[in-house]
Amino acid sequence: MIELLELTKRYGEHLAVDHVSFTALPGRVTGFLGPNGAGKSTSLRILSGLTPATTGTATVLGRRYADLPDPGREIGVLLDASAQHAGRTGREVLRVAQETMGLPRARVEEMLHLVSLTDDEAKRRVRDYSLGMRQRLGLATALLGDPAVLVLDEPANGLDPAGIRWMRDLLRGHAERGGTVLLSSHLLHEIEVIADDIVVIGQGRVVAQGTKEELLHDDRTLVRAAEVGALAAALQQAGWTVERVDPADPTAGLRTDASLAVTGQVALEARLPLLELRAADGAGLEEMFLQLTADTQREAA
Ligand SMILES: Nc1ncnc2c1ncn2[C@@H]1O[C@H](COP(=O)(O)OP(=O)(O)OP(=O)(O)O)[C@@H](O)[C@H]1O
Repeated sequence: MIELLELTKRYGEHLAVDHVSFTALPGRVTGFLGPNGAGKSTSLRILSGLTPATTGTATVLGRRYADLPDPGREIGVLLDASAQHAGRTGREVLRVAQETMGLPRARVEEMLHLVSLTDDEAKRRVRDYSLGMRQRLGLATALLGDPAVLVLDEPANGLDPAGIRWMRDLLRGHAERGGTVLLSSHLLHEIEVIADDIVVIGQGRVVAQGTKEELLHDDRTLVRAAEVGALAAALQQAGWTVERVDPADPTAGLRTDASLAVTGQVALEARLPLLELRAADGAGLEEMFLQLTADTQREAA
């Protein structure tokens, strides 16, 4: 289990992490979602003992990282895949970690096999690795001590689609065996497909958290039609609220509080053919996330 309690990090005047509290539970994948600069990496760095918190606490299995008796066997961390020793071969990187942790040598080959780094690749120096290969090696290092808790910062970075699927399956398997997985991403879709629980952070603050079902649930209906203006007018005339999914893009359709059946009926009566009709699940989270991203971009500008 991972617990962040009122975690705060200040860099000079800038509050990078602002009273962040959440729990990542065993048996579940927790997605830590936020736009660039939201404070994800800083929180994970504090959790992994790399940066001190200004106030608040971050604990793994009830202890701060520095107080864990055998951190390598309790928590596997992959924060920056490019931070590995560039002059060593992949196998050497794992050997050094294996010896430091007092693990059997065979574990190195097991991990190379698990992350699908071939013998030829394992002999190459890390400086000659692609980003995807570095991610695989970083994950092998994180898993070496068979820790119950995994903390990964943007693990899908640099992986091809097959690699992303593989990573997803691996993390899901870890959680299904009772492990705790916390991973960050600035991509909503990535988190949506893998996480059981989601924590959304923006400008250092938690803005939403809950199970995926809770956060994605939306009672509204999403409808697309070629004549979107006419459909909006028909729905409004029938007394329903209507809003454009994207005011700049008429093909994105409408969201309405009318049910699926009622929306279909209104369209039929107005003789308007539909292109799509479905529950608006996920729309609320997407809107919130786009808003957060827009706020961040405005600030940067
Ligand atoms: N060492 C530092 N000194 C000063 N400011 C920092 C430092 N590290 C991070 N920050 C600032 O803290 C904020 C949060 O950064 P952080 O790297 O945690 O964001 P993030 O959510 O991981 O973003 P990304 O998705 O881009 O990786 C940013 O405004 C960043 O500039």
